[in-house]
Amino acid sequence: MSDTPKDLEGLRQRIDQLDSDIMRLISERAECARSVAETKTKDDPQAVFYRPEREAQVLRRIMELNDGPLDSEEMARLFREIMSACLALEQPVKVAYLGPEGTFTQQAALKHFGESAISLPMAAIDEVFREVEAGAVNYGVVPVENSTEGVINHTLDSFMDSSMRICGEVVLRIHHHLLVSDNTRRDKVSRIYSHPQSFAQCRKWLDAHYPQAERVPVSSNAEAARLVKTEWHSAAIAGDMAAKLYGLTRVAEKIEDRPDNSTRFLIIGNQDVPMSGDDKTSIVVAMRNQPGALHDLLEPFHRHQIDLTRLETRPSRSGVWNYVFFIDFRGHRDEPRVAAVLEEVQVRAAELKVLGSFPMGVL
Ligand SMILES: C=C(O[C@@H]1C=C(C(=O)O)C=C[C@H]1O)C(=O)O
Repeated sequence: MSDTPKDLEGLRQRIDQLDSDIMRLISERAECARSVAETKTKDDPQAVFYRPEREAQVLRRIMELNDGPLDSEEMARLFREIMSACLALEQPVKVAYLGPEGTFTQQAALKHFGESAISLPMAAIDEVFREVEAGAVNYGVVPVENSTEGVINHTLDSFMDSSMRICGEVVLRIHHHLLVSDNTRRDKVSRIYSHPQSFAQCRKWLDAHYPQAERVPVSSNAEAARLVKTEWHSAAIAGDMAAKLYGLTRVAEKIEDRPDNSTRFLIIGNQDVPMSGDDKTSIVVAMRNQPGALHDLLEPFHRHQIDLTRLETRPSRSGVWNYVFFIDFRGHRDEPRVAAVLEEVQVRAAELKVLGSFPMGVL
């Protein structure tokens, strides 16, 4: 038998030894990060400790180096937490997110900054913008698009009135569950609470399984979960964080219509992020209302072979039937090729605002 207690004991001793080694190395790493912070403050008392481009490079390198048995994403998640803890030793990052507590946006914030970040819930997207603008927090996290339901207009519109820049992005797989409380009569569910986006993402499943139940839209999934606690005939559609926060049970898991259902979130701040080696740029452009305007706008991207990743149109705030275009493309504004395109677009556009160049989401 290979699993004799003696073998087991040997293995456990080996694990204890390895844990001591890992701990010593993590402490050494933390000391190093602390020295980096000291060096930064020496040069500039206002220095920002958190460096999105450096963190992206650290995580990408770990994923490249890793050859199992843990998969690379899992390994990167562990390093995400190590970095988060190292940074918190000097100054924990303060992050405002679209709340309340338990929303997918909070999950996205923690995925991006790690569990040592201080995350503060805000009641609305523009409040997240205002909080960052006022300097009350270092960064904000807001949803921008969902793979099933499309763009979150409120976020795009907030950029029109704000000087905030995009410092990063994070993509989260969104799994919805049908949740009930201990008091719920599961066979008598006549009302389901959720956020309109979540209803839309689970429409077919609901039509098939709860065609008669009243669907009541509320301001967030977490709010839906909270309401269920007090009603015996109600259920909620929400994610794991909300379920855990309110102690609800999953009656049906992963009920989203599309298995690849994901949401992209933006990290907003007031920092220009240097190149990380794999970056994206977001701009917003107003064109004069004339024939061929969109073609004129896109032509330089095509000529310089720049890969567009997204194009959204929103009504402009000035004048009826005027539009602005939100464009995302691969590359950083400091790359000569990208700088050349931006210069050309500037000439052709009535208005151009670069919302930011930032590292492609790693995790
Ligand atoms: C240590 C640094 O500062 C912070 C901590 C990092 C880390 O722990 O690896 C990485 C980037 C910064 O957010 C640095 O700039 O290298």
